[in-house]
Amino acid sequence: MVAMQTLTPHVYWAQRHAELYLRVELSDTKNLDISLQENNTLQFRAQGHGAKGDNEYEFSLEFLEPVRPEISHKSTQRQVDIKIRKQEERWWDRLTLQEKKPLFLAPDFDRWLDESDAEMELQAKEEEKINRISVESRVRKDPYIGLKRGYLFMYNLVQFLGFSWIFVNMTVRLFILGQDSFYDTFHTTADMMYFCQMMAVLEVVNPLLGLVKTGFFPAMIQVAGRNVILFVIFGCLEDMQNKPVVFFVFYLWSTIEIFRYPFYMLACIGTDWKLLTWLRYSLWIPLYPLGVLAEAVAVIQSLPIFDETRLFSIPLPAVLGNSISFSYTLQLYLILMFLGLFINFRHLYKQRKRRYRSRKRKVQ
Ligand SMILES: CCCCCCCCCCCCC/C=C/C(=O)SCCNC(=O)CCNC(=O)[C@H](O)C(C)(C)COP(=O)(O)OP(=O)(O)OC[C@H]1O[C@@H](n2cnc3c(N)ncnc32)[C@H](O)[C@@H]1OP(=O)(O)O
Repeated sequence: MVAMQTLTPHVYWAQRHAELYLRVELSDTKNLDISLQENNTLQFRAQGHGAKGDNEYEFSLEFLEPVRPEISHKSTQRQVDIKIRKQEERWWDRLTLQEKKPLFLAPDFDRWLDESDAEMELQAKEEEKINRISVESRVRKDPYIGLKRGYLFMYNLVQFLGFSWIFVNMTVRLFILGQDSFYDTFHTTADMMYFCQMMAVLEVVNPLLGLVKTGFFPAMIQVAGRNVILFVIFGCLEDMQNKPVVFFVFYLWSTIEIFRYPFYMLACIGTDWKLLTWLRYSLWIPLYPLGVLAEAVAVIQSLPIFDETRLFSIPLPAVLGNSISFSYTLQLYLILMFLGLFINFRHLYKQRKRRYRSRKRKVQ
């Protein structure tokens, strides 16, 4: 039997503010003995396969500054990884007390960071920890989160089904009847549109109750704006109900909603489909101005009807004349509509920018 000689393995090192990492190039190690001597020196001894074949290998390193006695290590088929905690968290100029670097020791470039990079890594870890804690505490603080998500999911599902029904109904009729379908859109779809728009009042209530992060004001403009058109202009004037403008208004409303509500449904279960998100945050760019234009046409077409029928006109004392036609209120409303368009267009533009900015940051 040949007696084994004692040799020194290749050792690679790197540090962070709080830790030291050593990688010992020895495979298939046996009889591993790693200890910290009283003079702050690491003693390593093991049998294994290193640069000089199967042998006993050993080395010792006296550290530059005190380290903690607990040493953790992990031996894999290829190497032994050792982790040592520094007594004080600070950056060391070198690893060993002796100034001249031992020949077997070299930097571990796989792990190597200079001081500023290590600080940034530390900062990123801190931020991640703070974020995790704040998310966990938010979740822990709200015992009704499941109930809220369930309610929002159901609300969005019902709206999605309602608007899909309207959209599909109108599309099928358009294919079968062509332009003739423009004239009876109201009679075939109004009930469902009434239902969806009445439900949409919850869209104003939800942000008030803190259930969604939507701004109250944009939601109010949206819901109130549509309800004026649906309930006042179309609902109260029979003469408006068979006009083609109803088709365009309903079609534009339902086109955006068949993408917006499924997007919210997925958000409720923490899922995100790229194409759907893109459609939710892009389709409004052409649809919103077109929708408001169609609504403006409806308002303008209704003015002579209100003048003629005197519906909702405000009675005046005999000396001032008969009454003020509701058409004057609607003319004022026309101005408000374009103001509302501007406010919501800006809001949706910001939401789009925020969504794509935060996604980009997550990818980096
Ligand atoms: C007398 C009355 C006077 C009133 C004056 C009114 C003047 C009116 C003029 C304007 C008329 C408008 C008429 C409308 C016409 C049309 O609709 S035309 C068709 C095209 N339309 C659109 O594209 C608009 C669609 N509508 C919307 O987008 C919204 O209603 C909105 C309020 C305008 C904007 O949505 P908002 O919720 O603020 O943005 P999001 O980014 O989607 O959501 C923010 C976060 O909240 C979460 N969330 C919101 N709702 C829900 C929900 N129901 N369920 C689950 N989650 C929800 C959402 O996921 C976002 O979360 P984060 O991603 O985590 O931020």
